[in-house]
Amino acid sequence: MRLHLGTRLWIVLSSPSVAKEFLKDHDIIYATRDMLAVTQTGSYGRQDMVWAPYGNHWRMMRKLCVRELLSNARLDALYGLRQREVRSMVSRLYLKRGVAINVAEDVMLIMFNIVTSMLWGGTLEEGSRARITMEFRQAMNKIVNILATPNVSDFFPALAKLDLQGIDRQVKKLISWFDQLFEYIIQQRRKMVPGEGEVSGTEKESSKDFLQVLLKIIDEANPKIPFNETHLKGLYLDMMGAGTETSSSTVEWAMAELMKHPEKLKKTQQELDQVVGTNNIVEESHLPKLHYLNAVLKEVLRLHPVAPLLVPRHASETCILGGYLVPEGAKVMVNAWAIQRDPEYWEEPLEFRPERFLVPSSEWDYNGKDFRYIPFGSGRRICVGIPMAERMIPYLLGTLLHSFEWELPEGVIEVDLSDCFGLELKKKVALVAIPKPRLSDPRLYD
Ligand code: HEM
Repeated sequence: MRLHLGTRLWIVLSSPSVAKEFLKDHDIIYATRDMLAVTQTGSYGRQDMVWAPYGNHWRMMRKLCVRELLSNARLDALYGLRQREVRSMVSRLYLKRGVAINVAEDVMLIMFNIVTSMLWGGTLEEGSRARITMEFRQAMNKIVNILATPNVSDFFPALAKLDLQGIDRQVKKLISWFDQLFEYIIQQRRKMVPGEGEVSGTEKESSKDFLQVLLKIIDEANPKIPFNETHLKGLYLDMMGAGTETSSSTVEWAMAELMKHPEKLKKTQQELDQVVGTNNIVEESHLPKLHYLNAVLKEVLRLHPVAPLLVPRHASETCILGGYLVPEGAKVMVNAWAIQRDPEYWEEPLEFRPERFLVPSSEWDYNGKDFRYIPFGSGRRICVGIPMAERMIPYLLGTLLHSFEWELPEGVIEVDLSDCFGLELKKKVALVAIPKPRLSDPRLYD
């Protein structure tokens, strides 16, 4: 599909074969993201990773993430932080038992706590941590709302300097707030003595939170890794922006689909009871054995990919895609949402059927090699957070379903699954549900 919006040409690709040409065969031509007017300001002038143009800086950031922050060893070592946050969520929900809660809000809060605890670990004292997390979340919400607002500057780039809607001014104000917060956190971390605030209280290399790892890299000043504090701040904005809303929205969709399909919910809980037991709590070590739960998440990401058009890319040169000429400068998107619902490739595509993913595990994964299923994108700019998402999301969802039964509030007959389609795929109506403890020993909720 080709659209002329303002002075720009937008192209939407909706078939696996053209997606393959775009994301694999001509990957380098499209490896730079298409900028929105606000993302220049909101990314420290593209010194982050998500918005960095394809090139040496992006490669350095990506390598740092893959090797230092999101490696299996680092993520395993930081399990204690995730576990602490998930346990405290269970205790909070236990106190709210029998009361209707907005699932997305609670899940978003816990995702925030999980991600910030990995970003800066025990750098902040308990009191200021809660306050800062709340303020951080409000500021991120404002950014998300701004990103969702159509901006004249994106359709008529020549008008961008005028900032007719004042959007750029609002983003500048928010970024200056984030900047001060990051400065404060960095200062606090630098004041701490070695070992203080670490997960295990030891100085073991792999148990360092991301801030310790990155400050060490800055201080070592290795000319081959020209990483500085501005890059660190950009990366932190990326991780908060790309890692929290995506993950919490997926958990909310999963809860909604399962409540809409009680027989699938029962199956998920039966598996949890078998693998985890009813006198125990979910741990990340259980995840590889929870095949049905993992299939549920794959099916949720098929039907409700949080980035339905992935993240738009920029055509760095003129190229042929699917037999059509795509001129240099076009904005190109892949409609993953449509591909993942296409009856040509999926049997009964609109049905919620996790069973379709219970085929031998090698056939379906999140690595974007099969272009019929690309919820995390594909190619060199595929989501770098997959290892983190694969740990956090099933751990959180599994815990919510194993520790609690969920009921709809009185008067609500069924779960509403309608969505708002945009660069982000959100639930139109927030899921409100009542948690009821399902484990017999109340000490499991402490
Ligand atoms: C359900 C969870 C998630 C989904 C569905 C998701 C989806 C995506 C998608 C579609 C892209 C664009 C890929 C492309 O252009 O081909 C992306 C990029 C990215 N994601 Fe995720 N993501 C998730 C979780 C996370 C998490 C937990 C993190 C945090 C570490 C993260 C960090 C990033 C970053 C930094 C990029 C940019 C990578 C680059 O430009 O090289 N994401 N994600």
